[in-house]
Amino acid sequence: MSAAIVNTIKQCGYFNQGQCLSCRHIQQPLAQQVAVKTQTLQQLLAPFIPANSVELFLPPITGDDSGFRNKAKMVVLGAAHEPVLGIISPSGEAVDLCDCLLYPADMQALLHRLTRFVQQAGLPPYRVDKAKGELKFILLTRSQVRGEYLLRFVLRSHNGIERIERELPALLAEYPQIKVVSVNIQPIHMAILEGDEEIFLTENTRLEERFNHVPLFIRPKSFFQTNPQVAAKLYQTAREWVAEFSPRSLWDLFCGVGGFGLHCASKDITLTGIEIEAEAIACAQMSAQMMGLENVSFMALDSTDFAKGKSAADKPDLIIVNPPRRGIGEALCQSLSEFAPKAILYSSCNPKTLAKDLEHIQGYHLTKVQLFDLFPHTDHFEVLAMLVKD
Ligand SMILES: C[S@@+](CC[C@H](N)C(=O)[O-])C[C@H]1O[C@@H](n2cnc3c(N)ncnc32)[C@H](O)[C@@H]1O
Ligand code: SF4
Repeated sequence: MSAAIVNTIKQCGYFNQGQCLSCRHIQQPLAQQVAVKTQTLQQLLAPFIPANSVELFLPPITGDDSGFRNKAKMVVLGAAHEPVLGIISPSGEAVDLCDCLLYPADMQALLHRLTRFVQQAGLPPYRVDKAKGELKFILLTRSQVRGEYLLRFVLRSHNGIERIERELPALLAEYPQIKVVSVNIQPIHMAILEGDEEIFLTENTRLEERFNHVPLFIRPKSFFQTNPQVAAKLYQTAREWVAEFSPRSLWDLFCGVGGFGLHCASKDITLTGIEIEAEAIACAQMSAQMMGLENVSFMALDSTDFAKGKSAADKPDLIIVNPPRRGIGEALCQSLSEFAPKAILYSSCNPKTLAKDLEHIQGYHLTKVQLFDLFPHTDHFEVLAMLVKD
């Protein structure tokens, strides 16, 4: 890696030198990036917006342009005596990204310490070209509430575990804020990030986070928002929009660890959360327990299957959906249209699939749309859209 890298957020040296191109728009001011995103969103949703109703688009919500990211996915490169945590550049060189300014300063410092950890442990980085070595990735997640960490080592086999265990006490003594450490075994010679087997090296298995006083938990394999500052505003907005309908019953589909549902829940609301990943459901259940919520049921199921198994008599007052990039799909759109709740709150990370789904949700109209800039410097963003029964 070149020594003289100018690393300010508007001048990311890695980007300028073509070493990391992840932030395509980093050279544009954030306000300009958001203006372009807003235009894209308005164009995609134009078919669903009645004439003269642009006021339906509320002002976009933005956050910091650096230090906002809580998760680092580092490829481990180089050699055991000289490891590099980062990425392979487009030209094929190993690039150390410990100083990437998307991470808070304390996280950057810990990434440097982890580079030394790998060296001291003598863990050979996995070489994709030779199918040799042990350590594939280091995954680090930070909680904003207390600046604590979940640290994961992705290994090819069990061989490296002993070396990690040998060095771990010194690391944990120096960094008591590392609360959860695990090893994931990914034996397949492919660029997939993680395997099925997770071995915890600490007693703690989940990291506590807190958004707007709502306790949430981060587990190795459960989805968690990567921009806590803007995600907290997203959940808070959802809470306010939902409250306007005073629902007595609520479904949170694709609920993950429960962020939306738990923000909107109260002792008087019956909440049902549905999510495919069992570990995320266990986290949501723990949060509900901590909040003293009793009328809550979180289940590990496919959202479309869950909805298909329900009759119109079971319909809740309001349904929240927050699907992956592919959207909710035609079958679920049809079920939602048939249930006909008072309102549907759709949080989407892909406005193209949102627009497609809106074509298939019958009997509803948009009343509010807001853009949340969860992914600065990229083309991506989150949209919160409120649909009300005609
Ligand atoms: C964009 S994330 C949203 C998670 C959560 N709502 C939040 O705020 O963090 C989408 C979630 O949908 C889950 N998921 C994917 N396919 C699913 C399916 N068919 N049924 C239910 N959940 C699914 C994923 O595991 C992931 O947790
Ligand atoms: S991810 Fe980090 S290093 Fe890469 S372009 Fe963005 S700011 Fe620069």
